[in-house]
Amino acid sequence: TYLPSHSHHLSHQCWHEHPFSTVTLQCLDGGNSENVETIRGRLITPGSPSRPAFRISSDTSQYGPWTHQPICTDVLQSLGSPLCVYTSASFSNGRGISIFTTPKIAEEFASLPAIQDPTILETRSINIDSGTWHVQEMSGKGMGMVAKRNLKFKDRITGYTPALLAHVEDELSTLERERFFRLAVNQLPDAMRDMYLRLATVYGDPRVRVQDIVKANTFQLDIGGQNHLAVFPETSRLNHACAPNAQYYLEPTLLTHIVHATRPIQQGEEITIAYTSPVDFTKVRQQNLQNGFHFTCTCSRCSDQARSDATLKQIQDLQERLNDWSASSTASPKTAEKLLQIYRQEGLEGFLTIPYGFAALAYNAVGDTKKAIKYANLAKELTLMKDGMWSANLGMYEDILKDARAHWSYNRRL
Ligand SMILES: C[S@@+](CC[C@H](N)C(=O)[O-])C[C@H]1O[C@@H](n2cnc3c(N)ncnc32)[C@H](O)[C@@H]1O
Repeated sequence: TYLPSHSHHLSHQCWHEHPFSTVTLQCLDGGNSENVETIRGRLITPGSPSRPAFRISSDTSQYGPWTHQPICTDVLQSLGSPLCVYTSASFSNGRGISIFTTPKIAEEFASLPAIQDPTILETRSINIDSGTWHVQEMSGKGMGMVAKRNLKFKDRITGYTPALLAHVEDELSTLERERFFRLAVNQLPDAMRDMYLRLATVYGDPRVRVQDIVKANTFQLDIGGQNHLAVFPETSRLNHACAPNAQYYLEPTLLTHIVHATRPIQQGEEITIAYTSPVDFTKVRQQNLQNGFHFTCTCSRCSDQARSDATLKQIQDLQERLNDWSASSTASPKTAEKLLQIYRQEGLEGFLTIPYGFAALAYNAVGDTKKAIKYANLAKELTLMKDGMWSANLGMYEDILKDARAHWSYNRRL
């Protein structure tokens, strides 16, 4: 069976809430990590025996690629390991990066091409302004990203590394986590730290500001087989739409978030991505956006729920038919063409990977290898913009492209 891949969704995760009323937290807004913090009634000063000191060493040679001494939590039971803050202030020409993860995964990070070879990001034009967008206030949505010039399908809009990466866990209290996240952000170079701290929040509570920013802006990245929350400050200005004109993917070895235009975008038009799967029913999309980001979607697909859901039902039915490989299957290339047409009508050009895949199979199944190859190419091209080169579905498109007649689907529906 041909299953759509759902990797790299924006996270809807919430951190565990703890009551704040009994707690005082002296915020570190000035960015001075030597400040005294009161956490859960326990006074922690630099040099406190219960925790390592918040100290920035002048000798950077002993921390490998990290420019600061790693500061760690106690061993977390669920991980069997502490989590530590690793910062490289010199990463990507002084852009900087902070990672809150286990020492073992930190070693994996340290061995990634993005960290090992400072030229690799430059060669790929990562962390370089493409000159195609700017940020401006959008009515009812806060800030948003707007096209500075006309963009074509496939144009790359952004390619950026994160300011902050954090291993997912639910063992630390919100305030303990905040303490480490804050250290991570405060250790970033000034420009990066300031850009991070200007990002949107969900709750607006200054005591958990750094996590609040994570909540409003996080993507998930799998490193070392573990989920990491990642905040990409530039890309964070992309608002959500259920019929977005751009698509993103995450490239783990380069620690990069890459956005492409999935249809022509006019100068002055807002650039949007989908925070939740646009082929979910309206109620599910609204719930995900509420839970994850605390806003109500008012785009045309959300406003006209009856129409949007009826179309989604049609999409489901067509996909079910196309997935039926039994002798009594009614699926044909026409079924696949209908599916493509509906996706385009709905403004789901950035999600055509699955319909293209179905079209490749449906044409191959009636022996039309030319069309099968055309659609396998389209599916491959879009998958690279949507899921990156690690997508499990690429193999199937490659197989059809290599030898359509040798593929299991060839002449299956004759
Ligand atoms: C990743 S940020 C996007 C940029 C943000 N608007 C800003 O000012 O930085 C996510 C937040 O933007 C807002 N947002 C994004 N898409 C929206 C939409 N379609 N309608 C209303 N608010 C939206 C929500 O407040 C959400 O929590």
